[in-house]
Amino acid sequence: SVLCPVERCFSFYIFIYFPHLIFSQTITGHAYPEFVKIVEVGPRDGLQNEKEIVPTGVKIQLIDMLSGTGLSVIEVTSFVSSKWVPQMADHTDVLRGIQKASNVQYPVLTPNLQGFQDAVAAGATEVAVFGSASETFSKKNINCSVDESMLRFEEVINAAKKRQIPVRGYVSCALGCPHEGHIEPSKVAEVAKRLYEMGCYEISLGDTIGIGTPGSMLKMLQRVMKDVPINALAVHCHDTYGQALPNILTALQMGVSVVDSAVAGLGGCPYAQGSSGNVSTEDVLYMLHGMGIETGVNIAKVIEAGSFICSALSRKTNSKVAQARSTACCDESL
Ligand SMILES: CC(C)(COP(=O)([O-])OP(=O)([O-])OC[C@H]1O[C@@H](n2cnc3c(N)ncnc32)[C@H](O)[C@@H]1OP(=O)([O-])[O-])[C@@H](O)C(=O)NCCC(=O)NCCSC(=O)C[C@@](C)(O)CC(=O)[O-]
Repeated sequence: SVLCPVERCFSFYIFIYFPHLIFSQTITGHAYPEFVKIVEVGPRDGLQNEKEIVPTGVKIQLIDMLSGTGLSVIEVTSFVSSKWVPQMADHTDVLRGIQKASNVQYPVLTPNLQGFQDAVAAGATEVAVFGSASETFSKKNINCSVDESMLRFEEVINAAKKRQIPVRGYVSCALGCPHEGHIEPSKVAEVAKRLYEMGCYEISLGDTIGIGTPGSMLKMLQRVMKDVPINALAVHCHDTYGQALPNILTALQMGVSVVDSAVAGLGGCPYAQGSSGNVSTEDVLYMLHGMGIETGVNIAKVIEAGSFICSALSRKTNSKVAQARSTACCDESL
């Protein structure tokens, strides 16, 4: 674009005296998506690691409260082995017990055909398969190698196609593995591409242990984007190192417009020792809305749902926004 003399003079002044501002202008000059879809994973990822079994009624009430917030996707449970994850043993009762809103999708995790068949019998209309970019994590999480997992997922995806059930795909350890440490972005890209080509409509890249930084997120996404279209990618950040929001911001700058998060920052993976909860939905919403990005979600209602589950678990929320809002000094209109 052509600059007028005043703008030219101003740019020259900025360039000479404040070169860092030129840089930050470049960073903030990224085109952010106008709308971001939030995938709420609290009832599944958030609760799967709870030591005490959460009563089914509490899970149902949480999901029903979340259904009234404007969220369009709520991952509700997992059809996995109850020997492996006892907390998800009530999957059928949860899926059958919730009040399904017509404008909300309620995906469930299905690691294999058995899980898929059980999920369909319980009324699932969307499922997710979950793979890993780390061989060791794959074995510890789903008891098979990455290649074996792809064969299982192919069976699930083919069965889902016959019933026109959409399948989401996860790639765990996208920014690091609790057992193998650094994971090459090319390995993440390979697994993401295989899932996408098999028919997953969206691939969620999981920072399972919350170890990533904006630098590693950038490198990983740059590589994955060569193999999977950006509009089919989501990010799933845990907040162990307090990097989740900057990592999400980086992903938004790269064009990602789907973000997974958990109400009250609940969670942690049972097969990733020491990893903390997901980034909290409240904090993600606060950041997005503050940037003028639409989500369609009412933050106050999400805070209410967070406060409900935290009191049911006798726990303090992990959401900084919910913590701030609970003090009298914070203006709710902000
Ligand atoms: C995948 C399996 C089932 C393989 O477990 P396996 O033991 O290898 O399975 P198997 O095929 O050898 O069968 C052994 C027994 O399990 C049963 N079985 C077999 N499949 C099922 C099923 N679907 N549901 C219920 N039961 C099942 C099967 O019927 C049999 O029962 P038995 O004859 O001994 O009585 C097991 O490893 C498992 O359940 N793993 C759970 C993993 C899990 O839920 N992890 C947490 C979610 S992933 C995550 O949190 C990461 C994510 C997604 O959030 C993203 C991120 O942050 O990175």
